[in-house]
Amino acid sequence: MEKIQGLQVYKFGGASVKDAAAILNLCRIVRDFGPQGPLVIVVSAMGKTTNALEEIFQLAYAGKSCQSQLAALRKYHFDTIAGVIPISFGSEHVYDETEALFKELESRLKQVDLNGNFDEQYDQVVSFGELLASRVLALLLAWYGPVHYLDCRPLIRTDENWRDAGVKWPETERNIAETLPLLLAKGIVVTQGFLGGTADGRTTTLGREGSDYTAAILAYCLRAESVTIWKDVAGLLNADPKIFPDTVRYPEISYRETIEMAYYGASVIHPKTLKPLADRNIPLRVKSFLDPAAEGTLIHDCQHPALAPAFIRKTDQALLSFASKDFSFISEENMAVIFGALAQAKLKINVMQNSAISFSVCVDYSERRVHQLLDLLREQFTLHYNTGLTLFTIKNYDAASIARLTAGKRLLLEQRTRHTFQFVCQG
Ligand SMILES: Nc1ncnc2c1ncn2[C@@H]1O[C@H](COP(=O)(O)OP(=O)(O)O)[C@@H](O)[C@H]1O
Ligand SMILES: N[C@@H](CC(=O)OP(=O)(O)O)C(=O)O
Repeated sequence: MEKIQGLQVYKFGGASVKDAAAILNLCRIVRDFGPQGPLVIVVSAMGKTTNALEEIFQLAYAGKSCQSQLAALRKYHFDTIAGVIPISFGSEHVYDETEALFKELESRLKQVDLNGNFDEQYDQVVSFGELLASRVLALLLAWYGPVHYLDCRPLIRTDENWRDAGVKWPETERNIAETLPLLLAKGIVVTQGFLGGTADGRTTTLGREGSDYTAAILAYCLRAESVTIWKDVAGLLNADPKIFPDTVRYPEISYRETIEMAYYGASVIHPKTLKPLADRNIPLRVKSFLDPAAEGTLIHDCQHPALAPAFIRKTDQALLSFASKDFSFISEENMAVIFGALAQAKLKINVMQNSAISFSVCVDYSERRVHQLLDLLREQFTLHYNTGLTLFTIKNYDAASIARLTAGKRLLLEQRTRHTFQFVCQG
């Protein structure tokens, strides 16, 4: 498709729409700091709505009542809207459309089939967070100028890998090229992050915190000039400031460094976000919605001097150790079986290590998935596992940073490459 001159993509996550003040601040950013030219806005669910919807869905799937949790979520949305725009002549439609979405959500929950596919039904329910936020934001932003609400699900075509859907790029690119330029010619386009759709119209989700990825998908397909993700931090820092007290901001950083940080668990950017942008050389800005005039971080194709060591923490890890039952060595054939089972149970390896007769992997813990894995491998292997662990990664480490982070911890697994030091420990 032909490049749309000056097109920018903004992504606002849950924190930027968590309450009325945050939404008003978002509107101010778009009005006062937004581009003069075409703009696509991708928005996530409000605050912690996705967590709330996960809980609601789990209750429904267990055949339990979720009425009180649903009522709380409904109240949270209506209270937030009322904080932005009290119900009055001219604003009823915001309330009516929110009500209609909650009715739809209720009817979805009634259809939950306890014997049906958990992951597929999860997507049909949990997606309502983004549907609600995007609808509300499009209606509120329309007070400032022309806005088009876009349901991205028919455009972002995915496979049926529920909860972690894979994008079908050629179809997606074609759909977006056919639809977006016409809408953008008329005003700002507001759409949902995190969501996609199958060829037969069922909703998929792209993986938790996947709205950043949506911004990258749209930017890639539209050959956008840049993407800005608006966060509650000053930019990409060398550690999560909620965990580490003395962080530094990277003013400029390469795609390669950032993709590695995201992969190891720096949750400020979804790991899938970087590749589409790097493929088309689209710069990514991380900016603070609390200080929109500040510089933030520019992520692009660049060379830079050595960076300050980056510290990344991933909690809720499990360390699984497999040993062959007959004391035979862990061979390539054994590993193929183990990898196959891990893939089938959808357990992603964060670190692995092998010795003569055992093989260990560190994965994000999911009780359901670990039990599925045990069932698959029980006959061939003895499997031990520890849960409640933490995986720490130091990128661009030095002796001082290792000493600082490992002090007082009992390390269960440790691994070092030229630039990266990782260890798993208790707690
Ligand atoms: N290296 C890092 N730099 C900046 N923030 C980080 C980093 N690692 C983790 N974070 C966390 O990411 C948060 C912002 O991302 P996220 O919570 O996904 O925002 P949103 O949901 O609003 O998009 C920050 O509040 C911070 O706690
Ligand atoms: N709402 C989804 C998708 C997302 O990306 O959210 P956020 O941008 O707030 O991290 C989630 O919480 O997983």
